Amino acid sequence: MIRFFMFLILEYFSVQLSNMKIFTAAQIREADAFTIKNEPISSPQLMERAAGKCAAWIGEHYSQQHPIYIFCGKGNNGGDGLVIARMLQQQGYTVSVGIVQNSSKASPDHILQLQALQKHSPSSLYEIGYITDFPALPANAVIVDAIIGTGINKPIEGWVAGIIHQINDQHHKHPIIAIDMPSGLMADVSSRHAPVVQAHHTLSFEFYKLAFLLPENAAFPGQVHILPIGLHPEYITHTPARYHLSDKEMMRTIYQPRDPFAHKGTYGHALLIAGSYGKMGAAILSAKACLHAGVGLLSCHVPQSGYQIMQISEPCAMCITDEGTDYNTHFHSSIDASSYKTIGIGPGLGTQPVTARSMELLLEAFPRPMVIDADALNLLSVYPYLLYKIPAGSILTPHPKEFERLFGATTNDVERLELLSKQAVKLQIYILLKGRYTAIACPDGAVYFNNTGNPGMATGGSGDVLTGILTGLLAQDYAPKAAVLLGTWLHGFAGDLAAAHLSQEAMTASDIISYLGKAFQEGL
Ligand SMILES: NC(=O)C1=CN([C@@H]2O[C@H](COP(=O)(O)OP(=O)(O)OC[C@H]3O[C@@H](n4cnc5c(N)ncnc54)[C@H](OP(=O)(O)O)[C@@H]3O)[C@@H](O)[C@H]2O)[C@@H](O)CC1
Ligand SMILES: Nc1ncnc2c1ncn2[C@@H]1O[C@H](COP(=O)(O)OP(=O)(O)O)[C@@H](O)[C@H]1O
Ligand SMILES: [K+]
Repeated sequence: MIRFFMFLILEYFSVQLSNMKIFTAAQIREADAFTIKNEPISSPQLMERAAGKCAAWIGEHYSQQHPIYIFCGKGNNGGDGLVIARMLQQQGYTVSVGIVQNSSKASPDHILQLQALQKHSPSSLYEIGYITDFPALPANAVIVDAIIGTGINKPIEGWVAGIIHQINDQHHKHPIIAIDMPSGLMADVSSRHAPVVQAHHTLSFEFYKLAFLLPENAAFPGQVHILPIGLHPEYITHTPARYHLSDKEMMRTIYQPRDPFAHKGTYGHALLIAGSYGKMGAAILSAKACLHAGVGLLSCHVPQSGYQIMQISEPCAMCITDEGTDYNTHFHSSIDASSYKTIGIGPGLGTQPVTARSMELLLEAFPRPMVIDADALNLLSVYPYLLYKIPAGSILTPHPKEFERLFGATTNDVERLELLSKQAVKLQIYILLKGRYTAIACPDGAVYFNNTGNPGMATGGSGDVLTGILTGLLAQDYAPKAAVLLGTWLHGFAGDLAAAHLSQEAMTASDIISYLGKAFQEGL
């Protein structure tokens, strides 16, 4: 009984703590101000609370044997650094605090905290006004970067950039812990080519920042630890966000357990159009993934040379052969819109012009959301007018190269996200841009980042598995948004389980399918 109540309490807090919205720097400032006004709490108290979380984290990870070198800017990020310094000194750490003169005026909270530290331990403080002021660090020093946080207003330049480079020169010698943001990183705009601290850990307050999720920023935040600081829940609940991070709690609300009275018709009949000579593996991976995602019935449309391969590899799938020997060229003729709940098309398909023609006829004949991947996407880039024939609510799953072929090049990742979202709205479809944090753009303009998966999945066939899972979920009557969020999450989670048991190196795309069952059991 006690365990049950403990479980309920933990569930309650995990739901409370799970915060999917990714706010902009401006919204974070509003959340800060709203909390100060409505909790109510004073600004210095909120800073004590936030910095206290960081000091506790540092205390848990580094002993008093480590001298702590904190670099503070003149704003509130620097104010946090000053509070952390005071708290760690009180716990017996040797702390050295360099005040980086990055602005002519200090924020009121910075001034307050500087006075408190001057009273407490003036000898630990020194000013940094030029590159040569950077201190020599003892062997086991830990660096804390509190120069600039979400208040950055332009890329860092001049000698302050020199300080950032000096911190980065220590990357292989000392742990670097960034407070809230690695200094120099801008939360919502591209920081490409700007000097940014390359942290090992970022202790960020309350929310993920968009910048942490962009591939172009991979070198900067290190491991991100989100520290809840009690920003007002009313602001968080009622303020709309464009970007979101998907999480387990969200998946649990999406997942539909199977009906005890179900029969195979209940969970839909999917058609998979995939495979060509030499690429039947892609079709088989998709077919297996679709079946393991719970589809009721699966038919695979394959070229003649793929018939035996498919039948022998996957007895649970039915098989339709194309007129083409090595390529699918006439799959539109096997489309009877009433027979299939959904269609998955693309893995290993090939890009023959005759395949494109069949795809055009298919798009004209089939009215419901489908999954479009791989070579089917490449066909869309060669014949872009086909984009306008895609049924509303369909799911496109490009990797970055396929995305560029489809919609053009961009100069940075923020621009690419804008383009992703714009195209999803324009075409009224879901576009899933694959990567470490796969970005899922919805027809209403919202973008969800997926947080599961690992570099073990950077191996041929992983994307084919995703296509199969998404097709399987659509067939089971999950709405497209539910299917795309749940399918992407399950795919990554199964990949994480595979990596945990087999290693990232040894796992293959087939292993993602093998762990899909465990992902349903342990994840949902
Ligand atoms: N959110 C929350 O709830 C809470 C937030 N808290 C903390 O507050 C932080 C935000 O503080 P903030 O708004 O004072 O801004 P911050 O990051 O210190 O930067 C401003 C300073 O940097 C300077 N500066 C800017 N750009 C520059 C450049 N390119 N190159 C050089 N300098 C540049 C700018 O100078 P200026 O340009 O104005 O002369 C100014 O001095 C946040 O990240 C978190 O740590 C917690 O304490 C409590 C709860
Ligand atoms: N480093 C990574 N972290 C998380 N997921 C990854 C990583 N690398 C690859 N993946 C996932 O693996 C899949 C690879 O898809 P794709 O590039 O289409 O592979 P393929 O064409 O070989 O099937 C995507 O879903 C992607 O999100
Ligand atoms: K910082």
